[in-house]
Amino acid sequence: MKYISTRGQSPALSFSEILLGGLAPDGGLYLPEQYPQFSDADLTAMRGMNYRELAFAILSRLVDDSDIPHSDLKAIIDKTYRAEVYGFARAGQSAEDITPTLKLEENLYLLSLSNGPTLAFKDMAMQLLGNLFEYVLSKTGQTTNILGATSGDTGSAAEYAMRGKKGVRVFMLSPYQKMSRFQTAQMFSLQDDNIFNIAVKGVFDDAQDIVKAVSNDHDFKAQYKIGAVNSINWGRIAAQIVYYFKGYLAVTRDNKQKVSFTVPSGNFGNVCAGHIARMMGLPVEQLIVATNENDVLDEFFRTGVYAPRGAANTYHTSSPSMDISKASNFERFVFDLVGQDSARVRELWTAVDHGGKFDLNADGYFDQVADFGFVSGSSNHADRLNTIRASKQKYGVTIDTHTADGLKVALEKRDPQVPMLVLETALPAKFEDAIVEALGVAPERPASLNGLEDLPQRSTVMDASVDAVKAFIVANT
Ligand SMILES: Cc1ncc(COP(=O)(O)O)c(C=O)c1O
Ligand SMILES: N[C@@H](CCOP(=O)(O)O)C(=O)O
Repeated sequence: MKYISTRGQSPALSFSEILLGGLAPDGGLYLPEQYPQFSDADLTAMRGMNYRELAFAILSRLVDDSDIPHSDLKAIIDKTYRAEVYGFARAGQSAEDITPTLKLEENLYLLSLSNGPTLAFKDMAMQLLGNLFEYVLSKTGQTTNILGATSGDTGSAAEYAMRGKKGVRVFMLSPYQKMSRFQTAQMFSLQDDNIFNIAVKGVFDDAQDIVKAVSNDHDFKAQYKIGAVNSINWGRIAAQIVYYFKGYLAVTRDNKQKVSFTVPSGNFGNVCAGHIARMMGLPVEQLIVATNENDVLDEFFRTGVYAPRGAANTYHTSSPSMDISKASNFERFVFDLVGQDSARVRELWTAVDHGGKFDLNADGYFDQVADFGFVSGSSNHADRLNTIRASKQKYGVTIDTHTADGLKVALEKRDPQVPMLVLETALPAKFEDAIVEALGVAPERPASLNGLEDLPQRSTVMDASVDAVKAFIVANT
């Protein structure tokens, strides 16, 4: 399997050749040349599989044996997806399931993706990436300096996956004072020598822009061996495809049944993995994109206009990990929507990269969005508190603020005849203040994380400047 850029001006490369990097040299995002297809017989064979077997069945179709020997790939998957790693399952759920489903009512489920070490869905891909990076680096004797941007969850997941790993340094940019207390403590309390936290005076998109600018400086990228862990990295998306299959198989009995997914969305990485699972043959009815007040994506799916916003119009909300107004992975979906016409993608993103917008109505592409199953909705602070209360009262389940955005939109948009899986993208312990506001009591947290916020913290505060970040990397390598 080779990977091509959405912008069509980079050479096709193998999985391991793109594994450490982020953007393609032409500024685009990598996608497989063709999506592998999973037939009815394949789905039937998957029905008895555990998470590790399922992950191997899918990822071995995305990684050639000649690139990473499948025996090695299998060993890396087996080492990653263990109950001990994803052990924060709710009472009554089995950690062995890795991503257990929780039935709320008839045809309505939570797909629990946040039972890993940092209590968010990012651990699903990041733990695998940590092990894959270590494997590839030790084979080639290389080192890497990972540069990432986080609104709260990617950062901690990456740092927990990479801390202490030989040959890896992590430079993680986060928006200064905009993460929850728990998220901040999770990252800034790490004292490992290979972890550098940089708090950027700005919003998440400023941090993400810096990561992309550094990635587009090819000389700097090569000299300082800059790697990526954000969802611009194909490895992240590949690993996230697996749990859509797992969720589907958990709530259906035969392959004629379809299911829908609701995905709390910001950078469009998670729902993009769902889109690709559907393109690979997973029987998906709706893919519902749920946003918070930062509703650029909802606006697109309602109107056909994609208009990323600047920092002044990006709100700080109580689902802060979704405070994103420029959705990196949206380019991957638009590439498919425009019939994989990379020249068209280049035109569209020339506008976006210069602070502009685009409208897909005129050339008829917006009419085709529904064929891909996409639907959207948004939620605000009052909605999310009400949904957290309703979930507790009706189902006895405390959900986090991002999952609440998802559940709110799922209830509005779903077809009650079709099983709906709402992706649980974080555990409530990460957003204690909002949960206390909604329920009057603090959410449960794993005993091992008691007192997290009291640990000593370290980070470097910096202006949102590409040069300042580059200088920091140079000084610390
Ligand atoms: C808890 C949580 N929910 C939802 C999202 C949105 O996911 P995505 O950026 O893949 O759309 C994020 C951040 O990415 C997150 O951390
Ligand atoms: N919500 C994310 C933002 C980065 O998203 P990514 O999926 O592109 O890494 C976060 O929590 O950091």
